[in-house]
Amino acid sequence: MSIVLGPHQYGKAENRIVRVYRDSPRHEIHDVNVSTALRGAFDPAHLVGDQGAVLPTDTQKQTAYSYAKEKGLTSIEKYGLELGTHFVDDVEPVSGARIEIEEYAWERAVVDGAEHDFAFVRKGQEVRTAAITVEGKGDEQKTWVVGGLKDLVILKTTGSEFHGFLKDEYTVLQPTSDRIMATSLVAKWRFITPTEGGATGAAAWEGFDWEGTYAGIKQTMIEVFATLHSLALQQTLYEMGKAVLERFPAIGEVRLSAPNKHHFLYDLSPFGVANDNEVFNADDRPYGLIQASVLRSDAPDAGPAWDIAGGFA
Ligand SMILES: O=c1[nH]c(=O)c2[nH]c(=O)[nH]c2[nH]1
Repeated sequence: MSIVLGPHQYGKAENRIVRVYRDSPRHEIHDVNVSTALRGAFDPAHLVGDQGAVLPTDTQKQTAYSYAKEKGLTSIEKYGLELGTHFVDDVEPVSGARIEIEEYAWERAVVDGAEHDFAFVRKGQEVRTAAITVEGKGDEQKTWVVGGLKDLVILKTTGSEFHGFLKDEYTVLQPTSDRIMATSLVAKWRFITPTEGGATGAAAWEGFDWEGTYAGIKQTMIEVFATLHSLALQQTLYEMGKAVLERFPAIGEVRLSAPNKHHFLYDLSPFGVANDNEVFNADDRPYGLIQASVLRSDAPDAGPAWDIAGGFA
């Protein structure tokens, strides 16, 4: 038996970068949280404390901020591709990079009925996410892009049933043909990396409509949630993922994670008051947790696309 160093990576986590575009009086803002992780020939740093190959995490931070100006920071997927490919292409000991990004949306303040040029209100809605993985240099380079969102809280007051389930001696749940369905959705979608033209890295995605795709996928999932008469949250998730794949050829797989935010009918009978699906107790825990992946049968191999933070906590 001997003790060996296993997989390792290092980087600067949670760089809070706010990029303001002020080229016109109507400013734009992008508010992000960027984590970098580099993989490569860093064994000596761990084994003997030799930093010769180690690009400091501080340098990674400086690069992340500088790229917000040099390359621009509009679509987080594009920015992540540029940052990730830079580390792998331009820093000799780096053979792979993982860039994880969250974006917090702001909307314009409304003053006298008009959108303000430079005052914003933080949107209480979902957080947009991206995870970019880069492996290998030059012609051998491969990139994987996962877009997504989290904390999208959605609820419908009817159009949801749950019955016909398996029962055993511990089953007390009553079937229902009309219930509230609510969740705080986490969705991630894996893009199919374009291969035409032989371009690799960020160049392979040149001109891709990241913004339109994000808005379209979010809208598609909301529409399915609203319009599908649901027999279970499992069915709703599958149909959401299926609709995204049908409408967006650039997506190969969708992964959905949905806490079932239970709304229990409150018992008003002690007061002699009927409760016809009008008063509920919004329970916060425990919650059912329904998770599903929906993919094209011919989707390219996922490689390390889903390996959030390389499997480290
Ligand atoms: O949509 C649901 N799926 C379940 O698997 C489940 N289990 C449960 O108790 N309630 C629900 N609802």
